Amino acid sequence: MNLYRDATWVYEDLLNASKTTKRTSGSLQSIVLNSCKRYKLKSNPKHIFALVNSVYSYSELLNYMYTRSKIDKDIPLRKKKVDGIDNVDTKNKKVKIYSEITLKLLIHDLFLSKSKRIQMGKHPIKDFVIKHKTRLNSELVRFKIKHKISKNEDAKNINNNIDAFSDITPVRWFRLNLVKIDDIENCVSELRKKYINRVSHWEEIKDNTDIYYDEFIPNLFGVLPSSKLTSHELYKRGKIIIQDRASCFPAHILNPKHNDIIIDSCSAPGNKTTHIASYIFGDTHRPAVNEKNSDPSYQIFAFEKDAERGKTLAKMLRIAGCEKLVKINIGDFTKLATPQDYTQVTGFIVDPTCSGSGIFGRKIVDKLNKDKRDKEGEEGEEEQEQEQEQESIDSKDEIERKNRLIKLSSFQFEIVKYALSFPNAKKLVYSTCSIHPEENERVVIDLLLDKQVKKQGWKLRPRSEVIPDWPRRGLLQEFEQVFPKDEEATALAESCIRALPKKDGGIGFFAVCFERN
Ligand SMILES: C[S@@+](CC[C@H](N)C(=O)[O-])C[C@H]1O[C@@H](n2cnc3c(N)ncnc32)[C@H](O)[C@@H]1O
Repeated sequence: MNLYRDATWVYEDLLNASKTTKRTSGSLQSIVLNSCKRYKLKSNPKHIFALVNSVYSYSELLNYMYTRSKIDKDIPLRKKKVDGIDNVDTKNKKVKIYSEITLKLLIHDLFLSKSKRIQMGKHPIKDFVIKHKTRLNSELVRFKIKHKISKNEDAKNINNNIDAFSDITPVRWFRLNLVKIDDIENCVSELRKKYINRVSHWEEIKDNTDIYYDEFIPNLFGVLPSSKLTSHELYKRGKIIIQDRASCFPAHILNPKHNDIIIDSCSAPGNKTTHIASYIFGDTHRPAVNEKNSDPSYQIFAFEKDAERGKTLAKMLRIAGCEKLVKINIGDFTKLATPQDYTQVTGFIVDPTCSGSGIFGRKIVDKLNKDKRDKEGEEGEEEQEQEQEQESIDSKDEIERKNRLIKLSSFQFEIVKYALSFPNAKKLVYSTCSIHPEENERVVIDLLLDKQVKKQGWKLRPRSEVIPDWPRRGLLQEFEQVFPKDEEATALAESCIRALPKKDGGIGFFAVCFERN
């Protein structure tokens, strides 16, 4: 029963999110995780996610079965409690003992799950659903006739067209955490016990025993997302870290050495921070002073504005064995870190908040937001009809999207410009998981044209130094519009790196490196 009870809370959260006018952010997975944390749920979040996702994608069919079978009329009633006490005063204050959502979860499992079983022992709610099995089944058959479909799975794509499982990464990428590993060979042979079959391209990963050694990032591997990597001992001991390939580009491009001092300005949850640590402290370079924890002279300073996300950062650092190697600062980087206090800093990773348009698991959330906008659009349309001013919802969407991008890109410009003002910084990698040029090439162009940035001597590090073999580079047309010389525009576009979601094996991404002598 626990799984169904917990999934009910999470599903309610999802529906509530669709009712507010506020924009919902994050992926379905993050909404599920947040709900699990908020309600301190005991069930495995992965199981909850799978159930909620599937129920959501069958919602049209489940609504039909639930309503048409009229089973809600048979749900037993109980007196409503007032302040936790049974309300015995009036006959009318009665409530149904089972919630509609919980019943739909059970109906889903009985008819639409692989096992066709309700996952619980003896329980009155299970008996209730089974008692109505014939009636529910008739409605299932009717629905299929109505929609001219033969298989239950075909009902998934009716109306909402969303299946978050088709919205996941094609490859599970993970890297060796050199902070915790001294013997790389040994670690790889451990992995090979599970992943026995080495393939030569990530697109050839088809089986749970296949493994791909990445050709662009050292010590990065790809396996099938369903291969249960998280139950591997190396993962449990923080020796391997799951991180999308493109998200590994920034630390690799920065390539900090043993004596570098780095600021990660926007660091939670800490993937890039621990990757930086892998470069600085891997290779058995472990500063003795940090191990003793006495007045450590840090080489990595991580800033994070959001206190909650700061807790996740601290946890990730602990798991990766980096807690004594990284100084965490909670607060706004542009306020907390002054250039005169960090004169020793040689390099930066700036990976600020972005639209996230390159990441997966957002289809349901995007659909929720679209539904909200459509609803607002419909309400607004009535008024507009009266005024005879018909503005299309599409252009409204577009305006909202543009306004959001304008805000994000001006924040991104400001935070990078601020980091570029640190007196001894020589390299800075700017990255986003966005596919929009507004947050990528255009931010870079504005920085290159900025008087102060120019005066400080910043240029783009050329392609030959920035993962040269990676084929997908920046959008040339963006640079051509501003830099009339063909060669210059081409060189600038080539300095940038882009990754397309899914097509390039993971999330959509952008990275570029500023440098000066
Ligand atoms: C894209 S995420 C960073 C992901 C991280 N680099 C990683 O690889 O795990 C952006 C983070 O920047 C934080 N942030 C936004 N503005 C900030 C600021 N002014 N100072 C510090 N952190 C900021 C956000 O709260 C968010 O956690």
